[in-house]
Amino acid sequence: MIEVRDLRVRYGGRLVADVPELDVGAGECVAIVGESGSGKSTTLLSLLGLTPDAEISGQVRVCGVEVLTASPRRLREIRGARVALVMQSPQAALSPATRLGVLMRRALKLHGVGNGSAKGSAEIMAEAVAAVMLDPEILTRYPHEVSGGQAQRFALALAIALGAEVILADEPTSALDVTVQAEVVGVLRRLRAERGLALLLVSHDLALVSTIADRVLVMKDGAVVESGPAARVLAEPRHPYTRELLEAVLSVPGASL
Ligand SMILES: Nc1ncnc2c1ncn2[C@@H]1O[C@H](COP(=O)(O)OP(=O)(O)OP(=O)(O)O)[C@@H](O)[C@H]1O
Repeated sequence: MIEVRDLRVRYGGRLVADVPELDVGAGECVAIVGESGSGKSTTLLSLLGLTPDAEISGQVRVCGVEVLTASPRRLREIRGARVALVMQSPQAALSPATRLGVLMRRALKLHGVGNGSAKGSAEIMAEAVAAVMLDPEILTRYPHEVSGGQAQRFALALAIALGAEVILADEPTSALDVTVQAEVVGVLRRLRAERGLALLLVSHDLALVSTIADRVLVMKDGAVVESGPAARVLAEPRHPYTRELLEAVLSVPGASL
């Protein structure tokens, strides 16, 4: 679903992301970890061609589309529908005066999902909301009437309704409290296992990463300093920077991975 080779992203001549290889297949989860400013979000956004001010080179193929050379029309085929971008605080991106159900119906129409029929759309919406374990009543609410966790699950429901094959999630649980984080992670795991979604997760939360990722890329100052199976990287980190990241987590009283 995602194949990246020799991706280099520069802003004003400064190399901010250098990713030799990144692959995410259907049903897989890969996490990018690293401190603030290490190039994680830039890497994620470049997969949808969303780094307009950057100089960018390499090969980025997402759902069969060569992103770096694709026409705007080809990019629109993957943005929003086949590839969903889930950010830290989805509420900010939701139109405040529009009920969630109306918002979802409009998105379906915009992307030509549900054949434009009210019945088709209603069925798709009901199924998507159930897939993320939300009560259908949520569709009658306005964005400010739902909690952060519900808003994040709604964002995932929207992705499901639009037929997403890939989810790019940038710190999807950082704005949530711990119990709600667990719910969102539970939903992500289900979507991946039951629907074969490919999941690329950007996170500084190594505890989250250890519960969901198959593979991990560790970034520092734009470079990938270590990558490999999550279990190996987290249990036997080879790079001193990965060890530092892990030690920072484990030094918090009561923390474990
Ligand atoms: N549009 C832009 N113009 C110029 N520089 C940018 C732009 N976007 C990002 N950068 C720079 O690129 C570097 C990497 O930023 P990026 O947001 O990818 O890091 P990150 O690892 O995701 O950090 P965080 O966890 O804080 O989001 C930073 O130095 C940032 O200042």
